[in-house]
Amino acid sequence: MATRWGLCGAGKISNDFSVALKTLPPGDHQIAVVASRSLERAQEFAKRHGIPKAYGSYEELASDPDIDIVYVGVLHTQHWKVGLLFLKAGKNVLCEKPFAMNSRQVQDLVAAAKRNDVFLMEAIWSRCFPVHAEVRRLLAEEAVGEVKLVKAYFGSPQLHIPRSVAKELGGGALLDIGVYCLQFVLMVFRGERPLSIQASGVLLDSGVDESVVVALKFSRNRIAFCAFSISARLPNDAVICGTKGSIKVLGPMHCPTTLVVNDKETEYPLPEPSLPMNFTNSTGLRYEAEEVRQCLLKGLKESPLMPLAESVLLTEVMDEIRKQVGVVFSQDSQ
Ligand SMILES: NC(=O)C1=CN([C@@H]2O[C@H](COP(=O)(O)OP(=O)(O)OC[C@H]3O[C@@H](n4cnc5c(N)ncnc54)[C@H](OP(=O)(O)O)[C@@H]3O)[C@@H](O)[C@H]2O)C=CC1
Ligand SMILES: O=C1OC[C@@H](O)[C@@H](O)[C@@H]1O
Repeated sequence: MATRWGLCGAGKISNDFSVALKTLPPGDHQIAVVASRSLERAQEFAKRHGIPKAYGSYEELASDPDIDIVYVGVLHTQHWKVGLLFLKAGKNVLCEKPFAMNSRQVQDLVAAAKRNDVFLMEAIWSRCFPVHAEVRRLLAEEAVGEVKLVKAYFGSPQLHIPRSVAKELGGGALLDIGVYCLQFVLMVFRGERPLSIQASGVLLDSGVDESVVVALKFSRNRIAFCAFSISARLPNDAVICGTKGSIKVLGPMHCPTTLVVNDKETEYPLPEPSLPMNFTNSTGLRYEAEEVRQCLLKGLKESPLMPLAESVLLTEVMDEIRKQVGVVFSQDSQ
């Protein structure tokens, strides 16, 4: 029986998610419906992607009894509101990153999922990639000795994109792309809360972060360094440095296809898309979709690859970074 998806939002990432699902067996995944604030946009999206149903409201999607899970592909600023709508309606939810605007909103989502006994996952798609699975395997067997330092960079010039620079649209480097660097560090250090966080950043006139650097300390003298920017182009790679060698995830580290272990390079190619896509390596969204399917088939309420407790920690780390660099959203006082 195929997992039946409902898409919330008919925008860019929903397009890519739909195309990525077409690279999976149709007997495993079907997109049953797309919902948009605009019925016309939903209908155009449905026609383009061969989706049988289109709704002009999220509420109709929340009431649809024939879907197994909702994919939330709207702006960060909407994740909390629409996430609660679907969770309270008893729907399983895969919500795009960042989960929400701050840790209080994330905790509300997690509480609603538990209260309604439904599956919830933050769509940190990176963790479902074969490269990240191999990194976790190598770390488990201490392939590079004791890990002492982790570095993760992500620079993506996107000052031309409204949602990247406007505070009311949840703009800034941290929530959009810094989240990938920080999740990687937490993955390497197995979800351990950092002992200290030191951040420094520069802000746009809109009050959101343009570029940020962060140093994090962990137990046993382990440290991590992250740099992310929505103006500068960075190598976008991540390096794990141990006492016996190194593991390098080549850029784009958030959707990687190349891993270098002690100078030995291995490729993990992605399938080609059947329609144009908006973002890099987006057919890799298939991996998180399959992870969700497997979780649902097992009756799990969260994914072991991105546990809800780790999504809360990730957002708490981002809250602290925002506090240090001086970015405040309206959602922080609601
Ligand atoms: N995993 C990944 O690789 C990626 C993840 N993302 C994440 O996906 C989310 C959406 O990003 P993206 O697809 O680029 O965004 P879009 O600009 O394409 O907008 C997505 C949807 O959000 C809703 N929306 C857009 N603008 C507004 C607004 N001003 N007020 C209210 N709703 C609005 C619309 O939904 P509707 O159709 O209902 O009107 C729109 O279709 C973000 O949270 C981003 O972090 C984005 C890119 C890549
Ligand atoms: O998650 C994402 O991938 C990298 C960038 O395109 C960013 O804007 C997007 O949200």
